[in-house]
Amino acid sequence: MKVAIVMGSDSDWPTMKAAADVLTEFGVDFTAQVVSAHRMPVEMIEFGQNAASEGYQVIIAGAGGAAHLPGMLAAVTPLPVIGVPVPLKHLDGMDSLLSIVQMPAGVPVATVSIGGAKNAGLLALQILGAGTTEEALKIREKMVDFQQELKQLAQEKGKKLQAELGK
Ligand SMILES: Nc1c(C(=O)O)ncn1[C@@H]1O[C@H](COP(=O)(O)O)[C@@H](O)[C@H]1O
Repeated sequence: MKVAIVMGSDSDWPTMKAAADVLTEFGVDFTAQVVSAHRMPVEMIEFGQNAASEGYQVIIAGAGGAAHLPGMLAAVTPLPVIGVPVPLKHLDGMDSLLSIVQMPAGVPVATVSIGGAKNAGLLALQILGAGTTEEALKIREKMVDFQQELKQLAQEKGKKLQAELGK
């Protein structure tokens, strides 16, 4: 099982790293590379067209500003594409969010929040975990553990607040 993490520039990596981290935590194989629709369009199309036969199952694509990368990849691959709007200095990532989320019917991109690369990684894991293979089952079990830990963290936060309030 393999996830492709692609981004328009290496300057996106500090944001995109959170997707890589959660995939590592779950023990899922991934590659991370720069693929730009604007700056290397031919190579980008090639990457998208070959992704499935290369053995990838999900693509996570992050880009900032006029973020065409996720949508253009979705146009040339049958794989699910998860888009991550990367915030830049101007416009706070709203530009990127709107570029990625407003896809025409027929070409879906599963868009996460601005800078939401961790959720992109988790969504990729949930897609992989929805299968019926042993590998998928393992991911699903780990996801259940992850969600259990999340619940405990939320409960601790509640207790902390009550303690602060003296209740
Ligand atoms: N949005 C895109 C695309 C694309 O969509 O193809 N290629 C690069 N970029 C974005 O340009 C921003 C600035 O890039 P530089 O830091 O290299 O100047 C990055 O956030 C990148 O994702």
